[in-house]
Amino acid sequence: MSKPNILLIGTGGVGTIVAYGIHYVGKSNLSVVVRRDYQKVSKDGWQIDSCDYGQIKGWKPDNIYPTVEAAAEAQPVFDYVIITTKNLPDVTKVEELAAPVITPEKTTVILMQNGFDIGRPFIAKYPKNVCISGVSHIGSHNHGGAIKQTQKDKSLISYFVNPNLSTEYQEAKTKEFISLYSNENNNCTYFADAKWYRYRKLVYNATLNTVAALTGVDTGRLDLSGGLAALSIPAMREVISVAKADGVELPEDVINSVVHSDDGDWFSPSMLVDVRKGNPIELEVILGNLLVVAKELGVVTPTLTILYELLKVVQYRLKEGKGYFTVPEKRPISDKFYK
Ligand SMILES: NC(=O)C1=CN([C@@H]2O[C@H](COP(=O)(O)OP(=O)(O)OC[C@H]3O[C@@H](n4cnc5c(N)ncnc54)[C@H](OP(=O)(O)O)[C@@H]3O)[C@@H](O)[C@H]2O)C=CC1
Ligand SMILES: CC(C)(CO)C(=O)C(=O)O
Repeated sequence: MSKPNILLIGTGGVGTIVAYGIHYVGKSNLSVVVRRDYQKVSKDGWQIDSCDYGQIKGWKPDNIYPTVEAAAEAQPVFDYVIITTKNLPDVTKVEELAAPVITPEKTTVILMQNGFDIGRPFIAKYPKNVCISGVSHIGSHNHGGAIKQTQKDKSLISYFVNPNLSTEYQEAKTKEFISLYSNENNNCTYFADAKWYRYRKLVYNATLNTVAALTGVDTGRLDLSGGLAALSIPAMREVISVAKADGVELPEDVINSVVHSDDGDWFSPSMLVDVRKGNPIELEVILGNLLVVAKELGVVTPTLTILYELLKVVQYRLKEGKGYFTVPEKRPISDKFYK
């Protein structure tokens, strides 16, 4: 039987380690799309310093493409497309980005990204394709083409329920993907309920990432300063309430286990890292989508709402800094009446 064709888009901290794990298993033809580092890695490969795989020098997958369009031109069909970019629908919609390499009714898409309800736009655009959810607990960052992985690659793989496809088919595709990626150095397991697990992850991401990004401190300093108790824990209770109204019961000790997950570490969550780098943050998928569901279900979320509105202003600053838009040199006069 021929090997399946896999394309991975976005070789950052997470994507490069996922790609290397798939290469290590060796059961597929692996291609990747690399943006900024294309010239460098197509010549020299990747330098990887990994707590799972050790020191790897000059690693290359089967094919490296500079764009999604170039991958589509080179290969007619991909069996799997893994997306490991940041999920930033207010900058680039990932379902549009991947469109050239998705064959309807054929390609299975894997969203190995943070965020909530991120399968919804994919299933709307590709109603007959399986969409897999990958929730990663890795700690891995890209420093100018050199990858440093400090926390082990642990991922929970499920499927976003697509009502147009049978449960058996979606489950089989998800397990097939796991068999192409899971190996003795990583910890990649099947988890039946994507929605449950994504709510569970939000208890951390919507409350610690957000407050750390706003205040500029890591989760240890957030605790010592009192910000954890005053802001993040009330926000966690709101996430749990939305989940409950949505039919998802999180464990009683979820707040305690989330808070203690960084014990002993001055840990900077990904949203804080992005703010420090001047990159846009995954605000819409981590908080915006949750607030849409909270509103639909009539759950009040005062802390999360304030965090969201403040972070929208931060996002504005970050996007302007990246040149996504410019403001007029002279501030326009508004005739709006405020009271
Ligand atoms: N890093 C971590 O430890 C963890 C991350 N996550 C989640 O995993 C996901 C990936 O995060 P992470 O690896 O840190 O992100 P990074 O910012 O390190 O990497 C994202 C990569 O995607 C590339 N990319 C973005 N847009 C495109 C495009 N249009 N075409 C090709 N490549 C593109 C970027 O390229 P370029 O270099 O050109 O910008 C970059 O290499 C996120 O959802 C994050 O929240 C979850 C748990 C932990
Ligand atoms: C919870 C954590 C730290 C998992 O790796 C994460 O998702 C993040 O930093 O955004």
